[in-house]
Amino acid sequence: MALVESSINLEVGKVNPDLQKERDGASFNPNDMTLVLLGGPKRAQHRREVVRQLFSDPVFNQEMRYSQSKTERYDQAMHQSIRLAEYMIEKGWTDKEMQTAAVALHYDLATAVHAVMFVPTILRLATPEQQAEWLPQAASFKMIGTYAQTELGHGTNLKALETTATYDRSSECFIMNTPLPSGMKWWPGGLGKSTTHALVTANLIVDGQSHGFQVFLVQLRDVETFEELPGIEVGDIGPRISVSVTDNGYLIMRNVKIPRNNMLSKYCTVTSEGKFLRQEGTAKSNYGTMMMVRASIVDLAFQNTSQAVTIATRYGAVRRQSELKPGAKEPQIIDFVTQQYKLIPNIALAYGLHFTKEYMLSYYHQVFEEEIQKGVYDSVPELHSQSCGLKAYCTDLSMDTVEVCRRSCGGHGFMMASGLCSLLMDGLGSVTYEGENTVLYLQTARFLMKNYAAAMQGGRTARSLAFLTANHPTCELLDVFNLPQLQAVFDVRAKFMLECGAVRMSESLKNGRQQYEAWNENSVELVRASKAYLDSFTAVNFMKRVSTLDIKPELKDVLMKLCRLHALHRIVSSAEEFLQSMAINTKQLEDIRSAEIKLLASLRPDAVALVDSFDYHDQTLNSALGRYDGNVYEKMYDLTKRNPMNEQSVHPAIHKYLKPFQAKARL
Ligand SMILES: CCCCCCCCCCCCCCCC(=O)SCCNC(=O)CCNC(=O)[C@H](O)C(C)(C)COP(=O)(O)OP(=O)(O)OC[C@H]1O[C@@H](n2cnc3c(N)ncnc32)[C@H](O)[C@@H]1OP(=O)(O)O
Ligand SMILES: Cc1cc2nc3c(=O)[nH]c(=O)nc-3n(C[C@H](O)[C@H](O)[C@H](O)COP(=O)(O)OP(=O)(O)OC[C@H]3O[C@@H](n4cnc5c(N)ncnc54)[C@H](O)[C@@H]3O)c2cc1C
Repeated sequence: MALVESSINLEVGKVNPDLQKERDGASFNPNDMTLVLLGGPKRAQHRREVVRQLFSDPVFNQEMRYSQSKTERYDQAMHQSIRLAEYMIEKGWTDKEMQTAAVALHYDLATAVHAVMFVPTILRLATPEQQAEWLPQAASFKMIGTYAQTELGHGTNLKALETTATYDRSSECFIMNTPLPSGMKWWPGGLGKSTTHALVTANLIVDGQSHGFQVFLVQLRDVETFEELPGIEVGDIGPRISVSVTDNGYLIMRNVKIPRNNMLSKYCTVTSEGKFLRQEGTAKSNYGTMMMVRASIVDLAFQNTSQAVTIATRYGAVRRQSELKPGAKEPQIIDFVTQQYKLIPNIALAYGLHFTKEYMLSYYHQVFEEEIQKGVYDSVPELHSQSCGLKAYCTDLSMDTVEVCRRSCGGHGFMMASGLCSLLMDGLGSVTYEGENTVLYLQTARFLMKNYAAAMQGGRTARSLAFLTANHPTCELLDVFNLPQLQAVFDVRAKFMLECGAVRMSESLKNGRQQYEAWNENSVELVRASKAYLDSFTAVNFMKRVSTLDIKPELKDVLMKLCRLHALHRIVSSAEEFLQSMAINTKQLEDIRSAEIKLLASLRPDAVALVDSFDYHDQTLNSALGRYDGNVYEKMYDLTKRNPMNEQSVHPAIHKYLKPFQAKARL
């Protein structure tokens, strides 16, 4: 087997000496760490080859992205989608390569929702016959689809969706209708301009009786001309916070007839006589796609976080500013401890999110690919609770991190060329789409409260909630670096927060409140309980995963430091809850704060190597500040020279407005 190269970035010229010094001084080889993160040399090499092939093609060149208008961006996003489809034919790329490419391109493709929702929903909710008919068309882009669930009036409350699919026995068709204005579909990615079809969620009505929301395949546009079909109205919903999330659209259907076979029928079907049948699964089987995408968004949160810390840490090593030692040369800004405090706990978080997404994706696969295939649905409630909670928790933390990193770059962090602004603006969608985060924390809380009640009655709890019945003595944190003791501290605080939520709920109920009133009254506390549980789950998962890794000692050593720092930093971030729960006392909090600062100093020499280990291609980062070679100022000047605003030495607006005014003013 060919030796694995040490970095994804091959064509590196002269490296900035400060960055080189950082690399030379690291305690471990970043390539070794990359192999741990990516699951071994074979996978690392494969990813590198795919990403390099991608960026050697000018179609995928990202350099002028920040100067593009919305229309130009869309043009490139469509071009990229089609080029990837060509790669499937020309280079034999499979879903695996496509997934790697999509991540490297930040999913900035006109057909992103086709890949991440349309096709997976068909795979999960369609019968084998429907799949055989539709998937080949989807693979060849004869059918380009989106997932049209959210309406102008409702996104969260799926029971209130207004679109109807009424079964017409005489024609054996469903008649699709949009009650206006609030029932129009609003937001689906790609719906605006790129798609020929949509998977539309609608209330199924048979003989005047509603059977709840079902999913229907609806053709929107003529596949040859791309013109709207009769009864269909579609368009782009208008400017949004980010230009990169492509053509989100709206859809109105007026008496659109679709064949009976177009209802996705793995779990539910309507016979030709108009009888509604539930085949298998749970009442929430149609919600399966949401669980899958939420699990994948945990991965997206890791990508955003690790890219942000890569950019800000490299820049922190290259940038020299101010005075540290009186009279000495300006220091690298990463030598300021306050700067380290912005960066290093977030590097630790990025590693923590890596292990969280590994857990989430593997648990999702275990439940969907193994248990459900055997007709076992027992884990679905826990998977739903965790995919909701971790999606919310990880995207929230990830967005906080991106903003901290952006600010840590001073003025240059405000430039698109930093790469951090687009990470922030594109990433912001992730706290809303696929379930608004507060709503998702409350779904987790619902599950936690049920389990808490079961635990109190001596019943069984879900496997991730074993701490509810564990007996942790309080104030046992004798050594702030001891992982089992830290784990106990997290568990005690999480259990306490769940208890607070449960006690408040039961007090409200005792005071005569209805269940729904008690829930609303205590929902702030319930969200806190969810966050405490998720904090605990991710920190403990990080500690457990690192402790069991069989890797080189120098890698293990640095990962142990990271998971300790992560735990300590999370405690400091929610100190009042840890104190209130008596998981720690004030003296221990003091010790934790000091230990945190000690760990910063100990991890400082490895900061650059730790972010190099994420192995991002320069074009993925697309950042003048976070370049692998560290030649920041040269790149900023180069980009500025090519900035469209500098194409003409005198802008026409000067001649159009200023000169006529000056001429008049002279009179
Ligand atoms: C591949 C790589 C991708 C990477 C990433 C790339 C990104 C780059 C591209 C950008 C792509 C953007 C793509 C965005 C695409 C959209 O945003 S699509 C639209 C997504 N929409 C949503 O998420 C809507 C949010 N709302 C909901 O999910 C539901 O309404 C809620 C909030 C869960 C509540 O539902 P409900 O039916 O009112 O349920 P509720 O009465 O609260 O609960 C009923 C029971 O069902 C259970 N339940 C609810 N939901 C579920 C479920 N899903 N499963 C199982 N059980 C459930 C509850 O736990 C509860 O159980 P019990 O406690 O009774 O036992
Ligand atoms: C970039 C982007 C891409 C998207 N892509 C798609 C797509 O491809 N397909 C698609 O179908 N949809 C898509 N969506 C829509 C998205 O799924 C919804 O916007 C999302 O589910 C939130 O629903 P909402 O907009 O109705 O928010 P709302 O529910 O109106 O939220 C507004 C506020 O009300 C609060 N709230 C609502 N209900 C509750 C409750 N029960 N308890 C407490 N607080 C509550 C929320 O916390 C929030 O603060 C996309 C959205 C974005 C931003």
